[in-house]
Amino acid sequence: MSLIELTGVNLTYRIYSVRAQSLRNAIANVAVGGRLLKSGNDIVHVNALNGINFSLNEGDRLGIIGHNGAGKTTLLKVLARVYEPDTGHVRIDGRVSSMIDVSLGVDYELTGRENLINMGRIRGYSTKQILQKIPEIVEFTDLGQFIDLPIKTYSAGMVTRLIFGVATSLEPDILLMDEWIGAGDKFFVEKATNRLNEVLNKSRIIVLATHSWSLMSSLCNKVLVLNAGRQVFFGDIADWDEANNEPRSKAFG
Ligand SMILES: Nc1ncnc2c1ncn2[C@@H]1O[C@H](COP(=O)(O)OP(=O)(O)OP(=O)(O)O)[C@@H](O)[C@H]1O
Repeated sequence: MSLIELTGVNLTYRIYSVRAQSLRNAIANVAVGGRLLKSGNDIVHVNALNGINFSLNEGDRLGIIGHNGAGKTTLLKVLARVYEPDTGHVRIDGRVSSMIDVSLGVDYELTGRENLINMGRIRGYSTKQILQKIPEIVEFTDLGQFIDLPIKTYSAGMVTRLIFGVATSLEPDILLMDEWIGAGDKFFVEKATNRLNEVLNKSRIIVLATHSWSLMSSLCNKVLVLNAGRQVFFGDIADWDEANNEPRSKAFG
C-alpha cells in the first residue's frame, strides 16, 4: 500500500478585504501564479491546487517543479497537514518532518537550543527524544555558542542551519523540503548535500520542491510538474523532458 496518496485534491485561497477588481486587473497580465477564480464583494479566490492525484511508495523521492506560484509550497503544506484541501483526500502513513515554513515553531526571542526543543515537539517528538539529539544537531549546525543566544541575533543562513539540522536529525519517515538550500553559504550547501544523502537512506519518502532541475534530477526518481495549480505530469523523472517541457513518451499522466 502507498505511504502517501492524494486523490482529487483542490485548494483555493480566499483573500478578503481587497479591491477585487483592481487586483484582477493587476494580475490579468501576469503569467505566473494560481488561477483567479472569481472576484466580487471584495473577496478574491486563488485556485492554488486543482485535481492533484498521485501516490508515493517506500523509497520514492519526489521532486515538484513549476513556475513561481504554480502551487508547489501549497502542495507541501497539504502534505504537512498545515492545510486541509477543500475537496479530495489525503492519506499519509508515517511521521512527517517538514522544512517548508522556516518560521514554523521558531520564536526569535528564544535561544537556538530552546527553539530546537520547540521545533522537535511540533514535529511530534518528545522532549526526551530531542534532548538526546541536541549534541549532534549543535555539532552539525556549527553554531557554537550562538546556540544559547536568542535566534534574533542570527543571520538568515544561521537560522537555515538550525532548521535543517532539526529536520534532518529526527529521522522522519517522510521528509518535506521547499527550496531548502537557498539561504546557506557554499560551505553549508556542501555539508547539507552530504547530510541529505544520509537522510535519503533513512527516510522512507522525500518530497522536494525546487527550481533546480539539476538538484532534482540528482536526488529524485519521480517528478510532479505543476502549472497554475494543475498537475501537468506525474511519473518517473526519466519520462519528463525538462528541456522541451513535455513528457518524453506516452507516459503522460
Ligand atoms: N496565504 C496565501 N493567501 C493567498 N494566496 C496565496 C497564499 N499562498 C499562496 N497563494 C497563492 O497561491 C498560488 C500558489 O502559491 P505557492 O506559494 O504554492 O506557489 P509556488 O509554486 O510555491 O511558488 P514559488 O516558486 O514562487 O515559491 C499563487 O497564486 C499564490 O499567489
